[in-house]
Amino acid sequence: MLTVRAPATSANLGSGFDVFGVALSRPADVVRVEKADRTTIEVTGAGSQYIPEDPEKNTVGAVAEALSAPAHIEIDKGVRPASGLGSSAASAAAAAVALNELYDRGKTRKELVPIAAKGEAVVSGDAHDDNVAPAILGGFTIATDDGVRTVDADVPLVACLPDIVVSTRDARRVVPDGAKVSQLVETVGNAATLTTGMHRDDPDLVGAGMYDSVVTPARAKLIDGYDDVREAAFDAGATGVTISGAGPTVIAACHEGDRRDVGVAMLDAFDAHGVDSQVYQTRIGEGATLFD
Ligand SMILES: Nc1ncnc2c1ncn2[C@@H]1O[C@H](COP(=O)(O)OP(=O)(O)OP(=O)(O)O)[C@@H](O)[C@H]1O
Ligand SMILES: N[C@@H](CCO)C(=O)O
Repeated sequence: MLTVRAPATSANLGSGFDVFGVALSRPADVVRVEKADRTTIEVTGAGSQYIPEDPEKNTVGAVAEALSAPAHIEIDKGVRPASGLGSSAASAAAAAVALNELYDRGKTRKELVPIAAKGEAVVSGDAHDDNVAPAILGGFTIATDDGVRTVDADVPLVACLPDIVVSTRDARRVVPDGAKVSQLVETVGNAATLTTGMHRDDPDLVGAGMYDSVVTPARAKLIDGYDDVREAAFDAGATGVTISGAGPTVIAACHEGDRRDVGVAMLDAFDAHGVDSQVYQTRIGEGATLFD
């Protein structure tokens, strides 16, 4: 039996809608695989009661199919589904790395990205790379139609997951059809600032580049208390705050010494809206890790 740990991920980071992603040092899914005649799936852990074990409906089933690698797959969920923390992608990424090894398919990590993305298509209708790329490769990733570029960045982050469910499918329905040229100019500037910050491990530049006026405001309406949580995080020292993935997690960049205060401020602000939440004091981390 082979075991792979794949991390939670945060896509978009505000200005990089459907392009930017980061691997988080925590939380993570753990996937174990064993050769079998047909694929069977067993799910335990965070939110497992909401995750189908039918291979046609679980992201790992699509990955096993794409690699022609039938297996018994055990998924221990550390990343709650519909969180905005790349829950479905963590399982798909772990399965891709594990099954590639189990069946000796010889694919490189980069070649496994579009294979894991087939799992994402099962749940959201589209094969996005922006969560599976960092889940497999680690660091900060830029996923475009031309492929994936990676930056081995290290920036402290705080992710606050409220007890609200927002599915990616629903959050994509509220994305505006278009944007003004002035918003395009602003977004290019912010995305460039953020990318420079990643190269320099600079939380101030990363935070400044996280602002987005196109997709984030539309999605914020789906997250009770978002505006207050954002403001509270800034007051506590965050350098940038935005929605993680499709939400409802709110993610903040900050300096190392401010992580605790930022986390507490976000928890309290959700609490003031009657919403329970949990905080991960995390940072940009590694991609999927294989254990024997
Ligand atoms: N292995 C899996 N792990 C988690 N969710 C899964 C898995 N397989 C299928 N699903 C389904 O995928 C949906 C959750 O995926 P969704 O993309 O909405 O959330 P997410 O992965 O946490 O968010 P995001 O992509 O915004 O970061 C749920 O309906 C869940 O049942
Ligand atoms: N880029 C995707 C991430 C969620 O899979 C979105 O924001 O809809």
